[in-house]
Amino acid sequence: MKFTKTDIPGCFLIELSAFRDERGWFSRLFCQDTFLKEGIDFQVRQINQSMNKERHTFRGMHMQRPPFSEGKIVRCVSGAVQDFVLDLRLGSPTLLKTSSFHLSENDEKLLYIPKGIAHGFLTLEESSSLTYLHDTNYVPEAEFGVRFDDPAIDLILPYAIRNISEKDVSYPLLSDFKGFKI
Ligand SMILES: Cc1cn([C@H]2C[C@H](O)[C@@H](COP(=O)(O)OP(=O)(O)O[C@H]3O[C@H](C)C(=O)[C@H](O)[C@H]3O)O2)c(=O)[nH]c1=O
Repeated sequence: MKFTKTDIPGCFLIELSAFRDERGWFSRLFCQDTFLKEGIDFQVRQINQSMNKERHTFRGMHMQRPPFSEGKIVRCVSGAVQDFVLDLRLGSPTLLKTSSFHLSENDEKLLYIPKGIAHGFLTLEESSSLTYLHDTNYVPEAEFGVRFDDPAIDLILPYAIRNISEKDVSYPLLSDFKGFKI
């Protein structure tokens, strides 16, 4: 596994090392010790999957408020997505900044998203699925969301959204948001 810093401190792209032969490939998707060696103590509490039928479906931007903030490891297991992270950490030099990554089933990459960072994605192909490892259990009361088009953030979509939940278009705007203490 090769960890590469991103422009959001604490968020890493991780390249997997696949074992290839004439049958195909085999790859380790997660290793607690390897993450620990990179200074990331990630203990899996929940694993989720998101399947999206159509291209240009948007989910996000989601996180859980403290004290239920969650770290996530995201892998695109089918299709392709433009993945987005949004820094909502109090005092972060990149507070309210977004970063974007192309993830696909063929690029053998993981994205590590630390606590205090909201996550979302726009599908680029039909039948695009993401698997998420979470280090915190789901707590409905702690859900927090940011609208993709909130003027307080700099999220730029490569394509217009064709499919989004009512919940994801209804979050209140972030006006005068100072960040969550993580
Ligand atoms: C996350 C979660 C959700 N749920 C329930 C809550 C809703 O009734 C239903 C769908 O949840 P939600 O609308 O939040 O699903 P997405 O819109 O795909 O949100 C997810 O995708 C974005 C991009 C993320 O990064 C979040 O981890 C995750 O919330 O599953 C559960 O029962 N357990 C869970 O762990």
